[in-house]
Amino acid sequence: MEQRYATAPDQVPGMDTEELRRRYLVPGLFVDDEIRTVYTHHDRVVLGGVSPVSAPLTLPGYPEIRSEQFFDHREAGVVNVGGPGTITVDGTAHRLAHGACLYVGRGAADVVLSSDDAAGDEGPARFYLFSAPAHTAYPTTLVEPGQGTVRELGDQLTSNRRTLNQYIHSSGVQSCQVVMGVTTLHPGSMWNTMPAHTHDRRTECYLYFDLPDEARVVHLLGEPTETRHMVVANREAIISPSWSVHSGVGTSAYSFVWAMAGENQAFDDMDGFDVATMR
Ligand SMILES: O=C(O)C(=O)C[C@H](O)C(=O)CO
Ligand SMILES: [Zn+2]
Repeated sequence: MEQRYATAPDQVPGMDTEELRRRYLVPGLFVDDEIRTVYTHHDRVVLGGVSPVSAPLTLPGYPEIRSEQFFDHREAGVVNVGGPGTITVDGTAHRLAHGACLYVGRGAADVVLSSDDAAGDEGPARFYLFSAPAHTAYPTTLVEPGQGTVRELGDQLTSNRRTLNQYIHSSGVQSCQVVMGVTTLHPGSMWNTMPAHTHDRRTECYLYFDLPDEARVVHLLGEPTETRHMVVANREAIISPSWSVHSGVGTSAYSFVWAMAGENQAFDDMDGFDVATMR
């Protein structure tokens, strides 16, 4: 498990491109037949990529989280950003189509992830995991793609028309900390999360997906008055500390998994600001 220590906003202006990427970009999460994990000390979130191709993969415990099983004191939201797959939690199989989300509650002991047809047209499953510490056990629950609470945001005229699906949230699938969903840009719209915001109560991570191989998202980060950017490819994740803007513009339409953990689960508890004040 890779460790990423927490950073303060006043470190950002002194970072060059390489350091920004090393601290906040998470590339290479999806490698055939591997489980890759990154621990950020921002709100103690673990990001993971699970890519079962030739055989199912079992999520192990890790010394970095000092537990025998991964879910001994944690919960997670998992979104499948690949071909159809199945997550079997303590003997119960949950089938995840592309874009579906499974909440796995604290106490799950045996978690096995597999592709339904790795050689098929849709390819192997690619499971993206966002985990946070949990104080109690909520039921493991599946949400089908496009379900949950749906919000239509933005406008074609400002290139930010998008559909936001809230899957794990205070009025949907229950959790201790994790708030998670998927946002999909409409064709011709390129801007996500603009007007932008921060939320000093929660760390948020984005995983961009369904972005063509040759396309990129220019993702903004840093404090609103001192932003930087990173150029991000398909299936790369970004860690946004509570003080950081998280917004981006693509060279093509795309989707992204957004997920948060921290002080509260209030999705609309955002610190907004006028675009004109950004630097
Ligand atoms: O398109 C959007 O806007 C989003 O998806 C915003 C994220 O959900 C977010 O940043 C929530 O805090
Ligand atoms: Zn946000």
